[in-house]
Amino acid sequence: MTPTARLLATFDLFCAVDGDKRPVDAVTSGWFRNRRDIPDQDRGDILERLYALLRHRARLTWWLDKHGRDHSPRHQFLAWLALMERKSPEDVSRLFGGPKNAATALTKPEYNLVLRLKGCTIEHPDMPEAVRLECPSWAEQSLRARFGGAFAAEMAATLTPPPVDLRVNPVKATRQDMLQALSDLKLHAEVSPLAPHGIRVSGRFNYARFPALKSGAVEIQDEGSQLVALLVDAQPGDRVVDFCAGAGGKTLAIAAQMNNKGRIIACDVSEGRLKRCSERLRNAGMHNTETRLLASETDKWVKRHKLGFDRVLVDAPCSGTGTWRRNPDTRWRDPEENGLQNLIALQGRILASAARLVKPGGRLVYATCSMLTEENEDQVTAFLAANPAFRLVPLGDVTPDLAAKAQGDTLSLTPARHDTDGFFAAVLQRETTPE
Ligand SMILES: C[S@@+](CC[C@H](N)C(=O)[O-])C[C@H]1O[C@@H](n2cnc3c(N)ncnc32)[C@H](O)[C@@H]1O
Repeated sequence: MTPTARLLATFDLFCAVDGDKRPVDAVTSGWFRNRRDIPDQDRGDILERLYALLRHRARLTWWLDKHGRDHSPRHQFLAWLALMERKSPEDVSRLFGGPKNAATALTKPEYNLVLRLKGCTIEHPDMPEAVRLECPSWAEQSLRARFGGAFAAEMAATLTPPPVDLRVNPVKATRQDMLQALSDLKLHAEVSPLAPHGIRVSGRFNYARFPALKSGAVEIQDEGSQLVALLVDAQPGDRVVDFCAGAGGKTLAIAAQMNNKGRIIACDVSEGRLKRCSERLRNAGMHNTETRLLASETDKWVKRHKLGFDRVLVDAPCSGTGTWRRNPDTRWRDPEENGLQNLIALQGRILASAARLVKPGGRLVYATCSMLTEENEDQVTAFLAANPAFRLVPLGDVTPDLAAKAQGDTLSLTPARHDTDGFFAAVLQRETTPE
C-alpha cells in the first residue's frame, strides 16, 4: 500500500470504530475480514495509527473545541494529520481530494481548520491536566484520590502501547519451545518478569498467523491476568468455580494449573462468552471443565451447590480502568451510562452470592481489572463486614513471590508500576467452622 492508501484506510477504520458501540478489537477484526487484500505489514501500520489516534482523543477534541468545530471523526482525523503527522493544508487537500480517493474533498472550513492548526503541537499550555493525560471526567476524582502524587505518572503509563504477553499452556507446550518458535519468526521474546508461564514479545506481528495460538499451545493474556489466575492457587483434584468466566481467559489458566485433574466450572450470564469459553477450553486440551449459564448471580444452581467448592474466583464486571492502555476506546465509554454505582452494587451482589459456594477452609478470590478503590478495596471491606465467616488472607501467605507487588494485603498492579494492565485481587478464606 502507498502511504496515502494507508492513511485513508486508517481514516475509514477510525470512522467505523467511532460509529460502533462494540469494543474496538471487534470492529477492527470485522473491518479487516472485509479487507483481506491488506498485507500484514500495512495492517500493523493501520492498527498502530488507529490506536495512537484513540490515545489522543481528548487532546484532539480540545483543539476542535478551541476552533469551534464538532468532534466528528473527520474533524478529529484532520486535527491528527495537522498536529501529529505535521501535514500542511495542501498535503491534506491532496490526500482527500485525489481522483481515486473514496474520502470526499476538503471543504473550505475544513481547509481553514488545518490551516489554523498548522505549526501547533498536540499539547498546549492552556490544556487542563486531565485533558493532557486523557483522563475522562467520570474517573478523574477517584483516580486522583487513589494515586495522589503519582496520578500523572500512572495516567501517562495508560497512554503507552502495551507489550504483547502470551501464556504458554503447559498441557501442550513448554515455554522454552515457544520462545524458540517466536525467535524463529524473528520476534524478540523473553520470559515474563513475574508469571511462570508468561512470555513477553516485542515487534509487530499478526498473531492470528502464529500456529501455536491456533492449536491452543499459547494464549494471548496480559501478565496481570495470569497472576490473578495464579492467586486462585487451584490444586490438581480441587473443585473450582470461575463465577464470571466470560470467554475463559482465566479459566484456561486455572485449568492448566490443575493439570487437567479435578473439576472447574465456568459460569457466566452471557451465553455467547461461555460458548467461546468452551471452544477455547476444548482447543487447549482441557477436559476437567464444564460451563454453566446462570440466569443471574442468584441462579438456583448457586443455592444447590453451596459450600461445595475449594476455590471460587469472582473476576467481576468492572469499569475496566486497568485496561485503558490495551483498550483506549473504553475510557471514553462512560460507565455512567450503565451507572458506575449500579456496577458497584452488582459487584457486591455477585461477591455475596458466589461466596455461598465456598466450602469451609476454601477460598474466594475477588478480582477486577479496575484501578478504582470503590470497586476494589471498598468492596472487600464491605464484604468482610457483612460476612464474618471470611477473613482476608495476606498476599504474602498465598504467594510470597508476589508479596512485593501488594498494596497492603491485596494484589494491586498498575501499568506504571508493574508494566501490566491494572489489576486488583484479594484472597478471602472461609473459616473452617461454617456459620
Ligand atoms: C471481567 S469479565 C470476565 C473476564 C474473564 N474472567 C477472563 O478472564 O477472560 C466479567 C464477566 O462477568 C460477567 N457477568 C456480568 N454479570 C454477571 C452476573 N450477574 N453473574 C455472573 N457473571 C456476570 C460478564 O458477562 C463478563 O463475562
